[in-house]
Amino acid sequence: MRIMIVGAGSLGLLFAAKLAAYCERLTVITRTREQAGELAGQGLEFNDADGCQKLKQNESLEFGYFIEEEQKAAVATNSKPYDYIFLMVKQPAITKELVDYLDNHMDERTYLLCFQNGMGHEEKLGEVIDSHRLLLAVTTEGARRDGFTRVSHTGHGVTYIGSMQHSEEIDPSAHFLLVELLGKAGFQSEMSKNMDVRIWSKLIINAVINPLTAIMRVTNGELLNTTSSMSLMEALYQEAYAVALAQGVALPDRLWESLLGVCTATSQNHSSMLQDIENSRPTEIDRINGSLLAIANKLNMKLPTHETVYLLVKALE
Ligand SMILES: NC(=O)C1=CN([C@@H]2O[C@H](COP(=O)(O)OP(=O)(O)OC[C@H]3O[C@@H](n4cnc5c(N)ncnc54)[C@H](OP(=O)(O)O)[C@@H]3O)[C@@H](O)[C@H]2O)C=CC1
Ligand SMILES: CC(C)(CO)C(=O)C(=O)O
Repeated sequence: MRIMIVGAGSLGLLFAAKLAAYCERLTVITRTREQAGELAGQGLEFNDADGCQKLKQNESLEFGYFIEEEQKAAVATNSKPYDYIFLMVKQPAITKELVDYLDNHMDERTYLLCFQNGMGHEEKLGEVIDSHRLLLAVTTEGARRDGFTRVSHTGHGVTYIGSMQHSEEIDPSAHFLLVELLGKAGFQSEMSKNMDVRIWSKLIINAVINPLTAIMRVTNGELLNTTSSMSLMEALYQEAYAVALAQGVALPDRLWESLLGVCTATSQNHSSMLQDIENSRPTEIDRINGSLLAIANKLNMKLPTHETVYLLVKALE
């Protein structure tokens, strides 16, 4: 299979490191020449519970870049199109220029798989990309990038893949090979016909874990250590759950237990929002807690705890 990964951050490098051995061609696209150069020169270092591994650029693994400001891109030319492009950037990075770049690398058999926390990605992408070629993914895998070329797998999770608006049109068998490939690489993955439920479930999990870890500067696991942080988690959870119910979303029965399970499975992880704060980058708070607040506002619902954490993260940004 031929895959392009756009975004060489925590998740992008994790998937690149684990998929490389199983792809006919894997291209990783960074945002800077420097990172692509270091990856090509030094290789990609991957750490997990089994130890450390280094992947060198070779005929099936290559590193390129797309510099939006200069409209400059470099990737080895190759006549065969990609089967999948994995979009692994944060939501604010999905600009018109990036979407055009993605579109230019797709033909009629390429699917774009957008990994997301929060909401609103498919609207931005759908303006250019044909909705039948657009797949969404949510994952509870945990990853942390250290420097340009090193990534650690900080927690195992599940990855769900499907489409938002056209779920009934998605033929899961069409993506059997992708699910099989992800499985071989060590990612538990499933096609889902209920992506709205998956996206809402993940949204709620992120709307609880991410702002609290970013504000308190703790790992996901440390949230479980005190009754005060557990009370905050519960308050955020209850408020978000009420919004989903009011929207008519049939959330899974044991979502609270799943949320606690994510904290345990990724206990050493710095959430993506904490990583953003630590690196002085804009966070995805607008797409996560901000999305919930916007929906609640339309429904005349008040979410005082979400409002507070939203403002605190904005202040930290
Ligand atoms: N980290 C985690 O454990 C998890 C993350 N997620 C979600 O996955 C997505 C990716 O998250 P994560 O990997 O943590 O984010 P990171 O910020 O670590 O990585 C995003 C990467 O995208 C790069 N990028 C930004 N713009 C462009 C562009 N125009 N072209 C190419 N690359 C670009 C950034 O480059 P640069 O570094 O140069 O700024 C960065 O390396 C997010 O939606 C996140 O919410 C979901 C589950 C877990
Ligand atoms: C699953 C979790 C909470 C892992 O840290 C995540 O999605 C994130 O960090 O954004």
